[in-house]
Amino acid sequence: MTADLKVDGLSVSLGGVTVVESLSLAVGPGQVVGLIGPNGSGKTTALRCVYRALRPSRGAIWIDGQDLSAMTLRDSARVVAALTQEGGADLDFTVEEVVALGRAPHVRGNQALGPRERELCRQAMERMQVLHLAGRGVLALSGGERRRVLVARALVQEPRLLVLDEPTNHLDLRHQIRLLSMLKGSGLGVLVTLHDLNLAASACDHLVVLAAGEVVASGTPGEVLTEALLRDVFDVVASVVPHPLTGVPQVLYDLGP
Ligand SMILES: Nc1ncnc2c1ncn2[C@@H]1O[C@H](COP(=O)(O)OP(=O)(O)OP(=O)(O)O)[C@@H](O)[C@H]1O
Repeated sequence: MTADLKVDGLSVSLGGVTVVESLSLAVGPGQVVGLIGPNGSGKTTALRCVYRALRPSRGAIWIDGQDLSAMTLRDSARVVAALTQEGGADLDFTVEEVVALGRAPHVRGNQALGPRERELCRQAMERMQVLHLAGRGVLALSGGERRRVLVARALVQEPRLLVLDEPTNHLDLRHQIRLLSMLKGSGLGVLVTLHDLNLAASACDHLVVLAAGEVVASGTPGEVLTEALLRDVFDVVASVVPHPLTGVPQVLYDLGP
């Protein structure tokens, strides 16, 4: 099967320290792959290489068989859209202006958006339930509203691969579920980091677990999310039980005495 994304032996050194070591993973067409692991395990660093904010020290990243490093930034932005942790909505723009920025890799210079482009933006805002905010300034939005605007911007980019770093941050429970369900049904390849392991188990077809920059487990949520892994990698004592409706593993925590 041709993978939408193939990461092969990726290593990254920052400030003389190796923070990602020989990471390999693949995201097939329409597949949702979750990158999980404790704080500082290298998840964001790995994602930054895929959306080209960072150059790896070693290894290669292939998109549909094309070497990412050999593509122009404009060409890769037509294929890969990212939702980063940094935000990226700190301009005094309206919601619809920020969403329209997602079309930048597809339009020339200052060319105005045509009817199809404007309709794409409208649909993405509707999908992310921010259409009613279209004329509002992004700086005056709540954290969750702004996050949804940025997902809409990523969608109008019409990528084949979505890379999302903690997309559920700031979202209320309903919007967390809506977003992950949308990603699952989007038909796009998705590489996503999530701290909520129950959401990760429900949303992802495959999980890759990082610890201190190295892959320590990789497989379906059922294969990966075990009580032993929670203890050894996350240093947490928890029970793992099958979800009563779906059978996917769910983690139950106890705060202890
Ligand atoms: N610019 C940098 N220079 C030096 N070290 C860095 C730099 N950026 C990140 N690091 C370190 O690299 C390691 C991995 O960071 P990264 O942000 O990738 O982890 P993460 O798994 O995404 O963590 P979190 O769950 O906390 O978001 C951390 O130890 C971090 O302190």
